[in-house]
Order: sequence, then structure tokens, then C-alpha cells
Amino acid sequence: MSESPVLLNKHEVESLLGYDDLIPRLESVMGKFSKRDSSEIIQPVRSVVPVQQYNGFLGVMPAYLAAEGILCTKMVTFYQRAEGSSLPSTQATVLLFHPERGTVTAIMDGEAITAKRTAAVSAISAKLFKPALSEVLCILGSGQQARSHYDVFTKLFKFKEVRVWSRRKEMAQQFVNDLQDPVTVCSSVKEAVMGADVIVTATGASQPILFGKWVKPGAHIAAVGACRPDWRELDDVLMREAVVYVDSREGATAESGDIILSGAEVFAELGEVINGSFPAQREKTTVFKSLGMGIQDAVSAKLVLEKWNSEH
Ligand SMILES: NC(=O)c1ccc[n+]([C@@H]2O[C@H](COP(=O)([O-])OP(=O)(O)OC[C@H]3O[C@@H](n4cnc5c(N)ncnc54)[C@H](O)[C@@H]3O)[C@@H](O)[C@H]2O)c1
Ligand SMILES: O=C(O)[C@@H]1CCCCN1
Repeated sequence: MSESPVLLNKHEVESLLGYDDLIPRLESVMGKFSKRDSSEIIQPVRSVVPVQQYNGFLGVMPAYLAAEGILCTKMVTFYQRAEGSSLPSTQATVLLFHPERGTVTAIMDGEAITAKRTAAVSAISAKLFKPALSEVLCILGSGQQARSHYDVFTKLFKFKEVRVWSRRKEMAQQFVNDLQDPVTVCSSVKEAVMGADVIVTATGASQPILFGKWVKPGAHIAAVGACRPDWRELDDVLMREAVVYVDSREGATAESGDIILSGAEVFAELGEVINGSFPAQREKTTVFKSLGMGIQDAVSAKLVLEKWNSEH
């Protein structure tokens, strides 16, 4: 008789998933992915079903990591919400399967996984690409991704100043009120990014909000929003002047409006830099365009289940 799957809610996943264990696993799996060894990793570009009348999408993100014995799928809905909407824009559930039996071994919240693994991968990009002397961090957006990015970037790096901007200033103020350490609320994107060494864009924008003319030469931009071919966060100047890195070439060329519409060239995948196949051009202005990958969810969910099993 097959055992029932382990069911884990958002609070349980949140408490079981820590960056100290997660970051090395993500570095390893991103490097393996970029080797394109299909006997190791199978991850198709996600399937996305538009829910047009509600400005939403359903994404299905399968991944199989043979060596680690991880068979996983994340189902995620993401919506462009009207300003002031109380509904979350991103919701997700992750299923783990027994690779041999095909049975479901765990069903867990995907929102905490998505928030943490996305920020962790951005932090890996910052480790590789941010200027040697990085004193100012700027975060554009004040939602789930903005908070997870704040948490992991201030955990890993020492910044003299952290700034935040949100399209609704009261939301930026609320974001800051929830934090222990001082963060400057900025009234415009220009004010927030001028002189910043590291910029995180984590908004639901579909038109550019970050313009290359404002960006300090040599800065690093971790851009996690705009995950549709017709959505933008970054303008053409920035996309064409920066050295552009991506999580996956296939995902970026299928889904990134910032890359597709600007005609920017992709220099390398993050995993190719981790493998040493391509250099980290830290001295130049760099953009890491993140779309999100099923393998990131897979290693995150496996880590959560391992931790849960060790405690039960
Ligand atoms: N790269 C990845 O792996 C990944 C993972 C999850 C989410 N995302 C994307 O990141 C973005 C943020 O996700 P989230 O979960 O933090 O969402 P969220 O709804 O929690 O936060 C979105 C933030 O963007 C702001 N915003 C919304 N529309 C805007 C607009 N038109 N202009 C400027 N700001 C706007 C909101 O006010 C809010 O501060 C979304 O585009 C989402 O699809 C990417
Ligand atoms: O990889 C993810 O989880 C997200 C879902 C929302 C759209 C962007 N990618």
C-alpha cells in the first residue's frame, strides 16, 4: 500500500527552507543544467496557459534530476493585479514524485519556495557580478520577491545603504516598517537607482521602469520581473549596453520581453559562469535576467522534504 503524500503548508515550508543549505544546492544544479547532460537533468521550458479575461497565466514547471532522484512539478498562477488589489499575484504548489514508483511523495506550498529560490539565485548572480565595492542596494518593488530579495541580500552582503521604491509609496513605507534595519523609501525610480551598485527589479511592470541612463556604470541588475515576451522592466539602452546573463537561454528567449523586444544578446547562463565556461564580467554593467526554472523548485522542495523527514 503506497504511503500518503506528505502535505506541507506555507508556514511549514518557510520554516524548513533555509538559505544556508539552499544556495549551494542551487549553485550546483544551475551548473549541472548548463552542461546540458540530458542523462542528468530534464527540464523543458515551462508550459504557460493564458487566462486572458483575468490577466492571468497558469504555468506548469516539470523537472527531473536523475542523479538526485528528484521528480518534481510546480504549478504556478501569476496575474497582473490592479493597483490596490489584495489578491497575491503569484501562487504556487509543488508536487514531488517517487521516480521509480511514480507516486506522489509530497505536496507542498510553492509560494515560499518561489520567493526564496528566486532570491537565492539572484544572490548567486550578485556574488558573481556585483562591483567589488558595493555599498548601495536598491530594490524596485515591495511585494513577495522584494522581501525575499531584501532578506537574502542583506544576509549575504554588507551594504551601507538600502533603498526601496514602489509604485505606491505607502506600500514601500509598509515594506520598510516590517523591517528591523533602516531602509530609505524613495519617491521615484530615478532617485532610488542613481548611484546604486546593486539593483533588484521585482515588479509586475509590463513597460520599462528602469532606464539605462540612470544606472551607474559597472552596477549589477538582478531583474526577476517581466516574465512574458511582451512584458518589460528594463529599457533598450540598459539591455543593449549591459552584459546580459540569464538563468536559461531557452527560457529567456521564449519568455523575456526585456531580451526579445530589445534584441539584446545573451552573453551566458549563470550556470556557465559557475562552471567556468564563461567569465563574470564584474567590471562592466551586468544584468541577470531571471525567468525561473523548475529545477530550482525541485532542489528546494527536496531540501524541504529531507528536513521534514529528519524531524519526523
Ligand atoms: N524570475 C522568477 O523566478 C520569478 C519568480 C516569481 C515571480 N516573478 C515575477 O516577479 C514579479 C514580482 O513578483 P511578486 O511575487 O513579488 O509580486 P507581488 O505582487 O508580491 O509584488 C509586485 C510588486 O510590483 C509592483 N507593481 C505591480 N505592477 C506594477 C507596475 N505596472 N509598475 C510598477 N510596479 C508594479 C507592486 O506594487 C508590488 O510592489 C512578477 O512579475 C512575477 O511574475 C519572477
Ligand atoms: O518561476 C517562477 O516560479 C515564476 C512564476 C511567475 C512567472 C515568472 N516565473
